Amino acid sequence: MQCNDIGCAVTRIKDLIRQTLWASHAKGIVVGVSGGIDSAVAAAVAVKALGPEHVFAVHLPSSTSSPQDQIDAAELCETLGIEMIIVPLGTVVDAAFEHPGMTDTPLLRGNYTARLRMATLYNIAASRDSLVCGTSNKTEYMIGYTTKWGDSAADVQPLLHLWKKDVYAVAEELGIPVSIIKKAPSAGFWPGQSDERELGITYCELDAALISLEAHDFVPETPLEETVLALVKKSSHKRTPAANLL
Ligand SMILES: Nc1ncnc2c1ncn2[C@@H]1O[C@H](COP(=O)(O)OP(=O)(O)OC[C@H]2O[C@@H]([n+]3cccc(C(=O)O)c3)[C@H](O)[C@@H]2O)[C@@H](O)[C@H]1O
Ligand SMILES: Nc1ncnc2c1ncn2[C@@H]1O[C@H](COP(=O)(O)OP(=O)(O)OP(=O)(O)O)[C@@H](O)[C@H]1O
Ligand SMILES: [Mg+2]
Repeated sequence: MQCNDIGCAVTRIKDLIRQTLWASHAKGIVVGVSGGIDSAVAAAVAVKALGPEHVFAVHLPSSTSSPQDQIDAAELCETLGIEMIIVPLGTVVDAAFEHPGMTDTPLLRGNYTARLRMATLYNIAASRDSLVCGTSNKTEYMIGYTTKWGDSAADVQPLLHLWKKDVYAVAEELGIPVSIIKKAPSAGFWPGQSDERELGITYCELDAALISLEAHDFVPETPLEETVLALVKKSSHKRTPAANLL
């Protein structure tokens, strides 16, 4: 964060959201609310910036989603005073993967679902003259722990400059329900999936390694930093436009 305190960080984010909406003449913002911490904080800062009537939440469960996530998403939206609709994607995803041309693994199905969520949010946002709010943080962005053109795609990215630990700090500041703060981060690609288990590194370790790498011109000083640097390099295509001759 480039602010010394959380209040200043929230003010900068509110300004970004307001300016983006003002410049685009959009009426509001649409957020995919999963029941996890990143989307909870994105929705909460959007409410701070625009007021609840300009923030619309969409919960998009698939067949691998946890029912608790839907309960938590609904509780969050009630607390924030924003409308939430539920668009179930399980049937559409299951039908697509019945085709012999599709390869079905938990990862490929998860990435497909993430891109379908993005397509669904863009449909809803367009019909409401609204923008799609991204929820990515700097930690997952730097290591490419997102689905390319899926959850990574949005019109405004209010949390992209925040390390995961800063997302938690903003969550505490904004009174996000404890059930969401305490929940293990997960993409929900398969039952019981956990980001930290899949990566084999905790967010605390990732934040520390990335902060140290940034401070030392991306020259690794520990074996963990070498591992994290490899993730940063391997995912650079997710942070740049598609290869082109323009
Ligand atoms: N060098 C390169 N230059 C240009 N393009 C390149 C490329 N290497 C791969 N690609 C393209 O990228 C594709 C692979 O990227 P992608 O489809 O994203 O797939 P991939 O990176 O393999 O998987 C996404 C990862 O993000 C995690 N994730 C996703 C969504 C949400 C969350 C969460 O935390 O909630 C986590 C998920 O668990 C998984 O570990 C390839 O199929 C190819 O099309
Ligand atoms: N079931 C879902 N309904 C609506 N949106 C979803 C759903 N699953 C994922 N998304 C969208 O994809 C984004 C990326 O998922 P990710 O798991 O990284 O974030 P999160 O669930 O908000 O936080 P975390 O899992 O780290 O606690 C979410 O923030 C949300 O915008
Ligand atoms: Mg999640």
